[in-house]
Amino acid sequence: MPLTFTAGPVRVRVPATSANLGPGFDALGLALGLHDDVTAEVTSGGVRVAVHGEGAGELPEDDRHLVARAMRRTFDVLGGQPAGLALECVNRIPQARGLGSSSAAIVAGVLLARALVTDGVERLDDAGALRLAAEIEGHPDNVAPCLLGGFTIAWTEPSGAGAVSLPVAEGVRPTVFVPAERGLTETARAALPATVPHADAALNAGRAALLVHALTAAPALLLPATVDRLHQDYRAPGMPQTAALVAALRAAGVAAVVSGAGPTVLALTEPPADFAPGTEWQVWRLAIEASGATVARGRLGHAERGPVAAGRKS
Ligand SMILES: Nc1ncnc2c1ncn2[C@@H]1O[C@H](COP(=O)(O)OP(=O)(O)OP(=O)(O)O)[C@@H](O)[C@H]1O
Ligand SMILES: N[C@@H](CCO)C(=O)O
Repeated sequence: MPLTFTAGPVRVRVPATSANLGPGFDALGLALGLHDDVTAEVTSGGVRVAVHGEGAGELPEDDRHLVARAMRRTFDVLGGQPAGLALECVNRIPQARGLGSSSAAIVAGVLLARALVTDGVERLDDAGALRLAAEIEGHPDNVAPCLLGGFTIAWTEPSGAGAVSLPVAEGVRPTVFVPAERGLTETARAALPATVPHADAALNAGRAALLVHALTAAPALLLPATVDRLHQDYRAPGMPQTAALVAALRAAGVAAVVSGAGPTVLALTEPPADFAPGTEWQVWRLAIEASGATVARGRLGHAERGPVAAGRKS
């Protein structure tokens, strides 16, 4: 069946995410109350992208833009390309900081393309959208919470990625410490060794299992549950200030980890009121985004464009 495209714009709201959460490398993730909004419309030719907020003036404004590339890939899977596309991005998620900005852009692209095709959901169901987004990103741990919301466990089979979302216990209180400098996931992955000691793998398996219990039912166990030996120490020389802040928070009893591939730090429990991280960090208390990405028809309203709509608490 040839594709037909819906008339008028569609929009998607995608959350920031924090992957790994300490021991859950490439598997565990959490959706956070800080969002990008992207609107897309089919046009008669070309690709135009308007970027507001994070990445404005830096990101490409044509078919090299990550959302546009994810859309083109998704249209191929759906069975055909529209003549042209116009995109408008209202970005609030800091980019290349370990808060899942690339996954948010990819998930936005997959969901927008699907929403622009009249019978898109019949051609690509939610499980297929997760598999496609994870394939484009290369690993599923940010894509899963971005799509599903909450705390997610993701895995990869030969047939592609799968994920489940679990409700988070009261008492889990995310705070992110965002530095000015950036760090690309690609660079942080290159710092990892090809093999790790068996004892370290065993430790991580136990702590990752404990973390599932701690996040869903027993926040008092978050400090021991967030110990990691698979990635954070190997990456520390490339982000010494991040490693120092994680160590200082943990010494103060706070369940702190490197967020994703860094350099942002995520605390899952509240730092003491007198904890002073230093002026180089932007400190935001964020809600947990329970619902994941949402799609709607029409353009973004004026009131939904501001930073307040992002859900940032402080
Ligand atoms: N909203 C966006 N629109 C277009 N491109 C983006 C967007 N967000 C990120 N990117 C692209 O992805 C790159 C960052 O991806 P990267 O995976 O390194 O970091 P991250 O996703 O922010 O962090 P992490 O994967 O550790 O959580 C940016 O440099 C940019 O090229
Ligand atoms: N699991 C990934 C998350 C960042 O994309 C990593 O740490 O490399």
